[in-house]
Amino acid sequence: MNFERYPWLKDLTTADALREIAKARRQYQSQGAFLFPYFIRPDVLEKCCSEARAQESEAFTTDDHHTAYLGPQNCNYPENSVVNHKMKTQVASIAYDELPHESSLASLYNDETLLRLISLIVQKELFLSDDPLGCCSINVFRPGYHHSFHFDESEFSTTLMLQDAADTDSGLFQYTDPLRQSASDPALADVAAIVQAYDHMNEPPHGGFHEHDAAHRAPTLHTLDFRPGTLSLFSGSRSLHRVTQVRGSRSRLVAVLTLATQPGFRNSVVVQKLFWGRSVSG
Ligand SMILES: O=C(O)CCC(=O)C(=O)O
Ligand SMILES: [Fe+2]
Repeated sequence: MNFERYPWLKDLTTADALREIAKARRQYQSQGAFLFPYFIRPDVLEKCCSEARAQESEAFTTDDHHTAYLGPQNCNYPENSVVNHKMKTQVASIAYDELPHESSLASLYNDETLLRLISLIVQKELFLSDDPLGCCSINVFRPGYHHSFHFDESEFSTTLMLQDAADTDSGLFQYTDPLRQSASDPALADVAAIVQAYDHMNEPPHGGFHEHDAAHRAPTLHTLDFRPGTLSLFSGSRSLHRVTQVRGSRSRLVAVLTLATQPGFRNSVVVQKLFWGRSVSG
């Protein structure tokens, strides 16, 4: 961690630390995201990047179609509903067990301060994931890859940008303000308006979305100022988001640090196979 930039991280009980944490919490609540630029020192960032680059060609690729809700087709909604609209995603992922033995990224993930910091911001007791593949993995967006609009299943995610796309107008992480408070609220009009307005990678249903209402303005789409070394805390279950198609000569590499609200969390066999092409019980 970068104690030069964030000296208060050395002791999270000081008044300084509590003030910074309260500020982060307010922003995370209202905007769905909070960023720590230069969260790790440049030398550690370089080590994490070299580890990722050494493994990126091995990373298993998911090449799939999913809805914004990542669920199966739902026959309670018409075929042209945004609930049933499938969009293409291509992303590869380096599993935790593919990181080197003394991995700098794994050390960051296992650092108690990180766990306590995020717990304090989201105001929940959190635990490291026990998943042997997904606890701390690296998303690899090779040139041409993109991740279409979706809500995450997990309440929030903690990610660290390691290497951005060579074309810095590509591989962008884009998101809306929080659109819903719980997974039972589909925010249909907003989701249909966003997909209609911004998704040019997938064909909309013939005749438009069932929920399309010309009078309903699409919520604003923000672009996260997500640079190498920046740690992001993001409320992926509330904010609709995507990663735009990567262009240029190098892959976009983003570490995903999974923090769970229950001890002993593991991904399902289905999710392990989807993202890493195999299942490991640990
Ligand atoms: O690579 C990223 O920045 C995050 C991608 C994403 O939305 C996800 O993995 O669910
Ligand atoms: Fe996501």
